[in-house]
Amino acid sequence: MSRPIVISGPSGTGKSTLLKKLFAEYPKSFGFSVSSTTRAPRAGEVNGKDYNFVGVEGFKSMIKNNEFIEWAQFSGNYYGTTVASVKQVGETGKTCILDIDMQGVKSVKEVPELNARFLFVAPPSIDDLRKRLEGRGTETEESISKRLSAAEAELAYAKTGAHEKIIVNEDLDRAYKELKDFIFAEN
Ligand SMILES: Nc1ncnc2c1ncn2[C@@H]1O[C@H](COP(=O)(O)OP(=O)(O)OP(=O)(O)O)[C@@H](O)[C@H]1O
Repeated sequence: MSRPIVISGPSGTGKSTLLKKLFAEYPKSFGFSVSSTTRAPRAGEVNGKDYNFVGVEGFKSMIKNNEFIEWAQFSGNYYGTTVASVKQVGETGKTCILDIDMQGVKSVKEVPELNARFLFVAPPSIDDLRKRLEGRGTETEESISKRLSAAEAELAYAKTGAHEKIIVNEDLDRAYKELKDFIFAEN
């Protein structure tokens, strides 16, 4: 089973952009884990594919059994990622990619059996990050401020050496090449 790759970095740093390129170039090699949730399935959502849909009691007993890498409650529903769901991606012959924040990185580190590899994507500067978030056109001024202060914490955490590789996403093609070099390196 290939080792899961954890990709983190401030919001707006270009993680989705890089992963989109990777999935487009290698459509069969990578996968995301399926999250578990107590919310009701929406029309067209498939159990085991979009989410693992579970009842509240079931979810609570999974928490007790330590099945989650991390879980949270949003607007009355539980959401989480199980250790099993990450392993399942590996069992299909794909490499699991986890696109998560600093808290998630810390949680994955608490599950040594996953044997994950950690990659951090940094912006060239906080100023560039602000410009990207503004340019993406998806954020209000308030949410940009929130993301920039979270970015400071993410960057400080990266400085502690928590990641095996830090890529500065300045020139996109160059950053993408560095991403592939890391992902496909023998490990
Ligand atoms: N190397 C780059 N140079 C300039 N702009 C970039 C670069 N990489 C990505 N961008 C742009 O920056 C914006 C943010 O990128 P993206 O949405 O991929 O960030 P993200 O890290 O996935 O953010 P989030 O964590 O909020 O999902 C997008 O508009 C994207 O087109």
